[in-house]
Amino acid sequence: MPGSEETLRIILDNITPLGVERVDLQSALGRVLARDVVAPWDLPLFDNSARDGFALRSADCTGEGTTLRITGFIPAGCNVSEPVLGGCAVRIMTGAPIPHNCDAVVPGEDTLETDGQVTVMAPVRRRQYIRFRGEDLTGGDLVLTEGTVIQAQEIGLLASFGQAVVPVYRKARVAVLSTGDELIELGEQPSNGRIINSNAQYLAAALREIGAEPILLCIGRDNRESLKEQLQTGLKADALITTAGVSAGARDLVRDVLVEVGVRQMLGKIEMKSGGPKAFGMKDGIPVFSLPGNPLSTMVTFEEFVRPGLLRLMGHRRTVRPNLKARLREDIRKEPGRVHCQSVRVEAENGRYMATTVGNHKACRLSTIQRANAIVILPEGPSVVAAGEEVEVHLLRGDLVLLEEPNLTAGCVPDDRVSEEGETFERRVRVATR
Ligand SMILES: Nc1nc2c(c(=O)[nH]1)N[C@H]1C(S)=C(S)[C@@H](COP(=O)(O)OP(=O)(O)OC[C@H]3O[C@@H](n4cnc5c(N)ncnc54)[C@H](O)[C@@H]3O)O[C@H]1N2
Ligand code: MOO
Repeated sequence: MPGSEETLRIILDNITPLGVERVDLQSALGRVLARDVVAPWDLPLFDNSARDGFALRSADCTGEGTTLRITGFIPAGCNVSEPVLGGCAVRIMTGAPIPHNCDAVVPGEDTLETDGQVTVMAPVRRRQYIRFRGEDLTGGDLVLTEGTVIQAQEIGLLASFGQAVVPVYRKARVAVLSTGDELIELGEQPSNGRIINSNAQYLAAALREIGAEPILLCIGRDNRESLKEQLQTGLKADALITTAGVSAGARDLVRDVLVEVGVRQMLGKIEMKSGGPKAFGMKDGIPVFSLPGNPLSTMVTFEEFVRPGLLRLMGHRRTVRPNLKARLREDIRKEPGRVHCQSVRVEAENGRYMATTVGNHKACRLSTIQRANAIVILPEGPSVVAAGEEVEVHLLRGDLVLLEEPNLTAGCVPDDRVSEEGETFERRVRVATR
């Protein structure tokens, strides 16, 4: 029976990136660069001024207090060809090209100006306040390597080289199949026995968060015909996620129908609570993840197993969430012999990370994970992991840094939800979760 790490390895080993497409620069945000980018020209492309001031020849400034005649003005965007004569200077703006025979710029604040003349009040060094051609990057330099995730900084860099179209790995179109006779769609009225298909909405949002394109299929009902029809539709996408219908119930048919439609299963049962993929298979290069139906288990399983797999499908190299060691603030009870994944709140305290439980972790409870910023991995063996023990946590959200900011407690307001059973986490934590 594979452990959770081995399960993730099997998933990642079976998935290879989708093909490459060329998109306009802004659409490349968040995508993975599919080719190396080489500088087509020098950056900067010409010597230019780093200050608003005067361009001159340093040899003309024999001592402090040298006075030069102002013979011109070079604003940014202007093209200069005239040399500057001996004993002269030209007014120049930041970013403007330097006349070819000047070798220094003096900032305006280091000069005195009277009657068309400028007196230099500070010592002048050769090359001062000039940004030289190619000092940032030289034409032919490797600018970005294949596999880089394109963020705003990369967009700026690519734009400065005129790259209006960028080769990136394809976005994954991911079909989501929720199964169960009890499910109704968002917008319908829940009644006794019928519940809203919230998993599909969660998955659609979680897929968008990682830059994938969700395709929500019709709800699969608990009979072979309905499941077969929806699975076949789902297999036209780049990846398929199913939820529910995979445990021991008389109507848990998903596993059987997956085999019927030709999905080759790559995993056995995984002993993990909550969640863990109930099945993972491949058909013609399309990964198929079968998730448990309980909403919290769906979320934990997506985070721990599906998200890394889909990131790899879209060309990402770093697919796993940041992984930290934290100390438990209180004892956590668990079932011996199974790895447990639970949502927790991690805070930095005196240079250490502390993990606090955020409520009951029953797999059907959605309120718990919403307060968490991490998933704790509790080891297989013991029935209790004691307060103070070091555990592995996987960060879910980027707000850990916010928790370290001073005066975090200043904006605290009481919150009645905190009095729920078993909750010991501190009030101030909630400020950052809003
Ligand atoms: N005899 C056994 N029963 C169960 C076992 C077991 O080992 N033996 N495992 C339990 C655990 S743990 C889980 S998790 C579930 C997994 O079952 P399924 O994945 O087949 O899911 P269902 O039973 O159909 O549903 C579970 C639960 O989740 C609700 N659900 C389902 N789909 C959605 C959805 N799209 N949106 C919101 N909520 C959903 C469903 O109504 C059920 O309450 O099995 C346990 N039982
Ligand atoms: O394994 Mo279930 O997936 O605990 O919630």
